Amino acid sequence: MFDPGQTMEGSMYLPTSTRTIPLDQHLYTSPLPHVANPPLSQNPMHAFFIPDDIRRMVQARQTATYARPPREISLKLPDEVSSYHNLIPIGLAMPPRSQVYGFPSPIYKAISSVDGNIYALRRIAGYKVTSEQAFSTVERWQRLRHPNVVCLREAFTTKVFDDDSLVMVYDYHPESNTMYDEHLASDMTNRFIPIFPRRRTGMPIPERLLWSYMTQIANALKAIHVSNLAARVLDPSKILITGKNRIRLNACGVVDVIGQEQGVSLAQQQEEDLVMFGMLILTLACEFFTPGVPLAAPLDWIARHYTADFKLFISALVNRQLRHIDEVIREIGPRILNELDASFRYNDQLESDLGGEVENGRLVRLMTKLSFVNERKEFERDPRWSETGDRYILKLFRDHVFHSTGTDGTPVLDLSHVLTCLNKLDAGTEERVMLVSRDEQSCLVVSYRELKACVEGTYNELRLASSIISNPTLVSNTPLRR
Ligand SMILES: Nc1ncnc2c1ncn2[C@@H]1O[C@H](COP(=O)(O)OP(=O)(O)OP(=O)(O)O)[C@@H](O)[C@H]1O
Repeated sequence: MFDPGQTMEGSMYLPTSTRTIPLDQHLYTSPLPHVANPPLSQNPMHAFFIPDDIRRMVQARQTATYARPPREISLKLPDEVSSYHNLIPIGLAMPPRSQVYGFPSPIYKAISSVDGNIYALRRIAGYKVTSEQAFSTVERWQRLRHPNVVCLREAFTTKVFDDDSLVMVYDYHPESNTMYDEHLASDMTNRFIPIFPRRRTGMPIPERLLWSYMTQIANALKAIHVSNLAARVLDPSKILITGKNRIRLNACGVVDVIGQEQGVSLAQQQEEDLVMFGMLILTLACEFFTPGVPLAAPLDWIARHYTADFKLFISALVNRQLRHIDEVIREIGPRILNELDASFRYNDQLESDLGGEVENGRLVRLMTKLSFVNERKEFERDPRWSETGDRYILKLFRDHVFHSTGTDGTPVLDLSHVLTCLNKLDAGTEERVMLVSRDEQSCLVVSYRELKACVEGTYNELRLASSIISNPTLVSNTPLRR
């Protein structure tokens, strides 16, 4: 217990002994209790490898990042736009006029020659910027880094598309979807042909999800307003869903460049943001709402399908009763804690999955060391180096782990056998293993501790030689990092 009478020196922590007990690493560490025993209401998931859904998500993002159209399709795009090359359209190469900007606004994935990263280039095709003043807010947008805002990197004009184009460069979020496509578009809907109304098929969006969106949008608006900016567009097509229930305001700053309004103060624009916020949620919550129609009927519909709190909040927004983002955040209040809970839980889960991958990473390092040694053609002018001494033992061990066969000669592909052997090797246990040569003429019984010493010794031999060749003055005695 903390004793206020004690001085700093008296309470300073000093280790009583420098001796540490080595980890028994031939076993996978079991998940920590707060993750391993969640209440039944939460989905318990821990597995040997990273969970399938996370792996699928990561792989889909990687695939989207490197995806290219087939070679035979000619994109007719410039080779280079400013410092960006390898442009690939996301969606239509030349979409119709955007309902938000009034100009076609294709998006391209492109690689930056400056840092080699991939960015999303939003082109406002056919728009001529007439004054430098139009870019006055760009710097402030560039400085805004927020988890619920797609970051603007730069903006410039160009004629390389054979027209006047404005290009705004944003962080690229692979496999993202717009809120419109996720919730409002249906197979029957074609938003570019106005005779089809915007309709969502299926069930109303659950209130819990809408509160989550509202919390994230309010969070983004707070950061935007504090930076002396205004979102100015809160359209479902300009909100990206970049992960599970994770949203980001997209295309920020475009309207500041192309839609400069005279005589509208920043405070008025920020107030307008709050009304647009209410309209956006109304659009998501009420199937038949379209901006411009009287609000009584949609609000009445919401009162029948959602809680009273929810209806009151939306109606306060659209009726301008909440005039400052801080008032909005105060109104959302406890719902923010729900969001925080969910976020912490997800974080715990990811950390637990990461723990499993750390274990797997340990084995990859071990297999890498083994592979450096096994079957090496020649070392120190000895063509039989990898076939003799400690290396021969490691060769037999490799065969024991990876090349064992059943009694009828069929290959044994048993992952748990591989993982068990490698983990025991990594831990250097006293357990003994019998290694038999392929021709069955020699047989060795060695402990994993001895095998581990063989791996470390031979690997260090190679490492030392490689560091001397690359830097003859360096003779490293640094111990192997695990
Ligand atoms: N920063 C980004 N990273 C990755 N993909 C993006 C990014 N911004 C937009 N996209 C993708 O580009 C596509 C088109 O986005 P856009 O904002 O033009 O929507 P839209 O529905 O075509 O709207 P509009 O009618 O204004 O053209 C969407 O599928 C969206 O997911």
